[in-house]
Amino acid sequence: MNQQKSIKLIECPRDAMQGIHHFIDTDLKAAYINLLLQVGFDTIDFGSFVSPKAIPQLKDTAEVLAKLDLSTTKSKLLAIVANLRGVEAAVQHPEIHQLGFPFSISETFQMRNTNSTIAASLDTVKQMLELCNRHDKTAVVYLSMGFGNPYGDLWNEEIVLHWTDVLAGLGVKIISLSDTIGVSSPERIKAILPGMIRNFNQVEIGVHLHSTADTRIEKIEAAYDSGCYRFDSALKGFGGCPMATDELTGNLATEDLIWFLETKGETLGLNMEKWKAAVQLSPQIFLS
Ligand SMILES: CC(C)(COP(=O)([O-])OP(=O)([O-])OC[C@H]1O[C@@H](n2cnc3c(N)ncnc32)[C@H](O)[C@@H]1OP(=O)([O-])[O-])[C@@H](O)C(=O)NCCC(=O)NCCSC(=O)C[C@@](C)(O)CC(=O)[O-]
Repeated sequence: MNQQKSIKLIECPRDAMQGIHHFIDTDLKAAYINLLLQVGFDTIDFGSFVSPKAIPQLKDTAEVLAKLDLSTTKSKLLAIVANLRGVEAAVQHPEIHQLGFPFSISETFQMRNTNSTIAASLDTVKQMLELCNRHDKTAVVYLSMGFGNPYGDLWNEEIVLHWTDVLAGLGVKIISLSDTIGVSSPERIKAILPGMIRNFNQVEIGVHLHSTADTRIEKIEAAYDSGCYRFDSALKGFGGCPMATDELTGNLATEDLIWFLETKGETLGLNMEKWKAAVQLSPQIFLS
């Protein structure tokens, strides 16, 4: 165990489900998330308030929310938003603790994902921060395409640090460095993350890594060794962003993360019976 702070696991059924073509029944979504809420994750990234034309799968996020049993969970709820309208919708729900905004450092991806420029998105982040403050919510900003992009937009470490600095300056308290399409490597993670964590110690810096299965563990290890304690993942590594490329690259698999962190002596305090129940239910959602 080498972390000074306790590990935060963010389970992402939203990311896992958003690219699935067949519509998952609202009750089934809620049943799955209700099991995840009993496992003991720090946060459940459960849905999004975005255009149903862009992400049809999650058009029922408000209905799913109404079916969640929050009476005994210790997990916080996080919802993704991509424009001011989404922010205004999400802040109306007292059950939601955190709003997450995908802020891409690739201009092309920001346009594809949110139909707005990086400059306009920065204004949205400012408005989100204001509304979050007013409604007692926390804003999470994802640095999407944080390890490079497939469109030929300029990427380098200075760009990552520049935007981290800008967002920290605005008062963003949680930034998740995101590998939207799985182009990071342990070397690149180790080159960027320690400096970010060291230089922005007033910000909680997490990772939201997409990856093929063969390189997940080495990326988890690189992030952990860099001092990261906030990890996004999804059961069995399901998921990916359909706005980025035609082919989805899955999330880090939560079971890999649990295995790795336990070998490092981290105490996760998870209810593995509830986790197994979620694993058992998952084929009905992801494989039917
Ligand atoms: C942002 C927009 C809406 C802009 O899209 P736009 O086309 O500019 O929006 P618009 O204002 O012109 O509206 C278009 C239509 O969407 C509706 N609309 C508009 N806004 C909303 C809203 N909030 N809620 C519900 N409906 C909405 C609006 O009513 C209209 O419907 P119509 O009149 O044509 O029937 C669009 O681009 C969008 O929804 N994008 C989806 C973004 C998204 O969810 N991406 C996936 C999640 S982010 C992610 O996966 C990355 C992450 C977080 O995991 C980290 C990483 O890996 O990088």
